[in-house]
Amino acid sequence: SSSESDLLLTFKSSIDDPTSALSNWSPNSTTHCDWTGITCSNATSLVTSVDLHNLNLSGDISPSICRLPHLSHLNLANNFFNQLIPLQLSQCTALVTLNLSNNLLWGTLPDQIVLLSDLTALDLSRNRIAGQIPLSLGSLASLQVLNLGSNLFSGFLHPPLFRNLTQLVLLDLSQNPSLASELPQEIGSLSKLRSLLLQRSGLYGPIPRSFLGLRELKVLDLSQNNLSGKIPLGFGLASLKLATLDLSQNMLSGSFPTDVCYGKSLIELSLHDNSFTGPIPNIIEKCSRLERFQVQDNSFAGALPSGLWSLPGLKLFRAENNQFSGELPDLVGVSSRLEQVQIDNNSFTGRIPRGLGLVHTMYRFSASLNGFSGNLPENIFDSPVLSIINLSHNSLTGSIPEFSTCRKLVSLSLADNSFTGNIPPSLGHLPVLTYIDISDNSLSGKIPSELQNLKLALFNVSFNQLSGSVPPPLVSGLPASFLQGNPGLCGPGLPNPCNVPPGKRRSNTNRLIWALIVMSIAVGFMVLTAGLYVVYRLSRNKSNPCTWKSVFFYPLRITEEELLMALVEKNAIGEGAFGKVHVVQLPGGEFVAVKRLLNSSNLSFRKVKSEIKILAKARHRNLTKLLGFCYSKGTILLIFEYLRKGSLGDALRRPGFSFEWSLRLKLAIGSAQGLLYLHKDYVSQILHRNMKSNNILIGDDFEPKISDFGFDRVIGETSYKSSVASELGSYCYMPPEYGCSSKKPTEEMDVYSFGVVLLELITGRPAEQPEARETLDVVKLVRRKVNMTNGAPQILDPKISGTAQRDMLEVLELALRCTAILPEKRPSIIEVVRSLQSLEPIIYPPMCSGELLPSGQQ
Ligand SMILES: Nc1ncnc2c1ncn2[C@@H]1O[C@H](COP(=O)(O)OP(=O)(O)OP(=O)(O)O)[C@@H](O)[C@H]1O
Repeated sequence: SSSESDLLLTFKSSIDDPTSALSNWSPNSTTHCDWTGITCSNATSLVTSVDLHNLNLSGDISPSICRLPHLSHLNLANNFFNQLIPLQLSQCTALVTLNLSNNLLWGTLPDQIVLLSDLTALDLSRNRIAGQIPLSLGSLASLQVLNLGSNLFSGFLHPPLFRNLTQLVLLDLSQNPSLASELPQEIGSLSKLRSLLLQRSGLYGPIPRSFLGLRELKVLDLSQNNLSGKIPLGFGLASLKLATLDLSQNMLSGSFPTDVCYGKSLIELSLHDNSFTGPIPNIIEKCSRLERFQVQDNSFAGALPSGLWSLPGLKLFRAENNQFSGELPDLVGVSSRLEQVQIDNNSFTGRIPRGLGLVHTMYRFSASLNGFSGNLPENIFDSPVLSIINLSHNSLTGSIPEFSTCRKLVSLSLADNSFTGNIPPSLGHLPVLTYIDISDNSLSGKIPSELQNLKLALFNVSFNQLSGSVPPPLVSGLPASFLQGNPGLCGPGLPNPCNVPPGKRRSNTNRLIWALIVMSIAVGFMVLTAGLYVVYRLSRNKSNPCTWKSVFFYPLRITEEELLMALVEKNAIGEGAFGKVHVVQLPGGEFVAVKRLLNSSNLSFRKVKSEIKILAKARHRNLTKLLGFCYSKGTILLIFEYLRKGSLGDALRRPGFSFEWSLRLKLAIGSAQGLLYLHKDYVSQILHRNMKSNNILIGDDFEPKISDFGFDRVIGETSYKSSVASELGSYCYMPPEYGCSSKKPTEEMDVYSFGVVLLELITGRPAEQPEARETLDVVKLVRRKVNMTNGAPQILDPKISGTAQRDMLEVLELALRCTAILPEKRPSIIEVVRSLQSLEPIIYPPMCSGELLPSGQQ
């Protein structure tokens, strides 16, 4: 026993203990079994456990601890040990649990870990451990808990790793984004698993069918990976105990997993940010314990089952950015615990549900960009915790009800509807109300003076029929554009100053005369300044913000004025047939790309808005997100997400373009998938009509995003055609039939243009080819060469190694079919996607090398 205390003191001597947490570890004390964190066996008085978690310790973990012969539990979690994984701990052969989580450990996981053969729990999570996960770990057959989450592990998950780990109850490899692996089938044989956490861990490929063997599973998190394919049929039937299923932020497709509710255990279902399609089946009503339902950002469609709304435990309901339709049921008499409902950007119709205000837990209701109509229910704002309500961009009518109980309301957005009547004065009594957007309605009467009590960050009442004087605090702090479009409004700084009361007028005659003199001088001065200003504005080709209307599909928190101010030369990043592109920084710090379209056909705001809504609703990982737009007669500003890597066209034109083949293939597959979505998967088919490498932007991880699709809808056919005609380079992408005036735009035309992009990727050269003295586009150049004996290989980009040649020739073959002169000879976009996908490399695990074998076998 005395030697055990010596061993502990040696262990302590290499540790920094700034808070003296180990002060009672002292040579003078009678028994070390009372020391902080030490547990001894009652029978033998020998140390069985050292638990020093969360004590701010740093320094070295000394191997002396392993000389405690009965040490079975070592917990040093939540400290600041900053060293290589201590190899010597493998000498602690009696260890049953080892927890070194949440330190600053680094290096690779040594194979010697295999010596800890009695381990049932190993937690190394939240460190900086890198390299492959060693196969030797798979020999620890008693492991029940294996947590390697939040590290820097990389490489492939080798199937043998999991073969012997049949006792595992928890497996956590999450948050290791540098892993790059398919999901090993073998995980499906770990039949005792209750928690499988593999989120954000570089996984790709399908969810194996073997997962049907995970019958004890309660938590499955595969979110934030690149998983594709469908959820295996019968998965819900097999995992009846499943309480959390998170498959969000992948590339999964297929229909809603109808069987997830069979076990009735599901509490959280997250399928958002995938490509699921079809309806949500009525069977969802059987998920009686469901609390969180998130299916946003997919392509689900159809009506939502009405029983979903009355699930007794449901708190979070997110279904925005889908294609749902139909009406919502009334919530009168429904005992609901709903807290947050977001169903924006769908095609719901009918009335806003009666009884919504009776759901007293509701703090956010957001249903913008739908087709809701009719009056608002009188009690809509009655939830005492209501904080955010967004019903903008619908077709709602009637007056805005009074606000009585919702004293927590922070944001109210009712913009772009057909509300009439007055602005309710009760709005001014809501103490934390900060954002009010009731623009684009038909509201009349005065702006209630009560509103000046509020500390507003946004107050937009533009384009209504309001009249009377604007309370001064509302004029002074906010952009004038938020009041525009209300000819009856008056006040300081507005086009109409308010009338001075008659009594005052008489008593102020003298002052008036003086004022007139001063004013004449001032007016003269102003006219001069205004003249100069107009000349200045015209010279800078800027537009008066007062003539602008805007619709933002995302909260950009920027005014048209600020946006217009930012459209200066130094922010310009490119110019195309339709106008210039500028990069603009939002007040929140993010960047957006703003494209100015010259709308020479002067389409009305309503028409433009409905067309742009269709473009904005097209959501796919391979489409550039349209965030909003501003409109004035003659010009439209489209606001897109900003992709800092620029376009494929930019890359192709850079000298020494040298993307490797796998990257080019990835760009081709992604762009084809984007096009496929526009042609076939999106409810209202969109023809791109301007497919070219300049309109393929490069996102993170080189995921391509198609841009500039469907502009013909926004600016009208005539403007569109004349813009395209002005861009010489675009001709290389146009199919031969484009010139025929009788030909309507077709899918085949887009396929031709895409074929040209494929040729650019294969040859590594931009479509427009200056060769000899004539200008030859890439299609003609390739055709000439291909017709020569042995000509095809000559046109492949020589910068790409010979091993990819076979695949490149296959893509060449496909590109030639896409660019066939006769449209009917071209493949469909589905066929194009399939052919390209068939060339995607399958990543085989590297051969097991010596370093991966347990140390004894090297
Ligand atoms: N969303 C964006 N993010 C980052 N850069 C962009 C974005 N949109 C455009 N750009 C940049 O601006 C350049 C010009 O784009 P633009 O679309 O105006 O021209 P284009 O594609 O050559 O012609 P067209 O007007 O016929 O589509 C692009 O090549 C790209 O570098």
